Order: sequence, then C-alpha cells, then structure tokens
Amino acid sequence: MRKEKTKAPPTECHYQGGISFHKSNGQHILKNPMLVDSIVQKSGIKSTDIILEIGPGTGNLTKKLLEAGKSVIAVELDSRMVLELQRRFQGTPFSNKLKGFHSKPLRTWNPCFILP
Ligand SMILES: C[S@@+](CC[C@H](N)C(=O)[O-])C[C@H]1O[C@@H](n2cnc3c(N)ncnc32)[C@H](O)[C@@H]1O
Repeated sequence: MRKEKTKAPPTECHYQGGISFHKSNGQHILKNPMLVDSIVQKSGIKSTDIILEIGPGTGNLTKKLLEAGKSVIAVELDSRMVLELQRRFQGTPFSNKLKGFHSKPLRTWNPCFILP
C-alpha cells in the first residue's frame, strides 16, 4: 500500500483572507472590532489630525483611523499589503484621505514631513 505524503503545516506564514501572512514581519492582523475601536478611542484622535500609521497590514485599524482623523499616511513594508489597502479603500469616501506607501523597514527609512 502506497503511503500518502502529508504536508507539514506552514510555520513561517499562514494563509488568511487571500494573503499569506509572514509572522517574521509581525504580520498578525487585528480581528476584534472592539479592540480596534478601543485603540482609536484611547488615542484621542481629533478630526483635524493627520495620522502616521506604521504597518497598516490589510487596513482594519486604518479604516477606523480614517473615520476619526483628517487623513492617514500608511507606511507598509509589504507591497502586497499596500495593494490590498488600495483595493480596500478605492472608490470609498476614504480614498482621498489615505496615502499608502511601500517602504523598507523603518531602520532605513528617512521620512521628511512638512507640517502645516
Ligand atoms: C501587526 S501587523 C498589522 C496590523 C494592522 N494594523 C491591523 O490593524 O490589522 C504589522 C504590519 O506591519 C508591517 N511591518 C512590519 N515591520 C515594518 C516596518 N519596519 N515598516 C513598515 N511596516 C512594517 C507588516 O508587514 C504588517 O503588515
């Protein structure tokens, strides 16, 4: 009798919602809407705030930040996530409030902001 080969479960990344997440890059998305609401509430964001979000992932927190603030600048290491972010908010009232950037890790990133 021929033995079926069984695949070992992936350890480095796992598949979820169309994107495989790389745990080594800290890719764990926020799934609990109450937790997301609590983060935004405790951050005391005002409707005039421009928010810098590092590592938006697929945008669960980003959505709430967009609702709360004036605009969001999202900097993400993984280009797949940036694409997903753009897809998610394309054609919504938030599309012009969000600037998504693909960037190398912050260690090598040298942001330059001109603040009003
Ligand atoms: C915890 S996950 C994202 C959680 C997301 N905010 C949410 O609401 O579900 C962290 C994200 O940060 C990104 N990331 C990790 N290191 C980074 C870095 N140095 N610069 C920018 N993004 C980074 C990962 O690719 C990942 O998408």
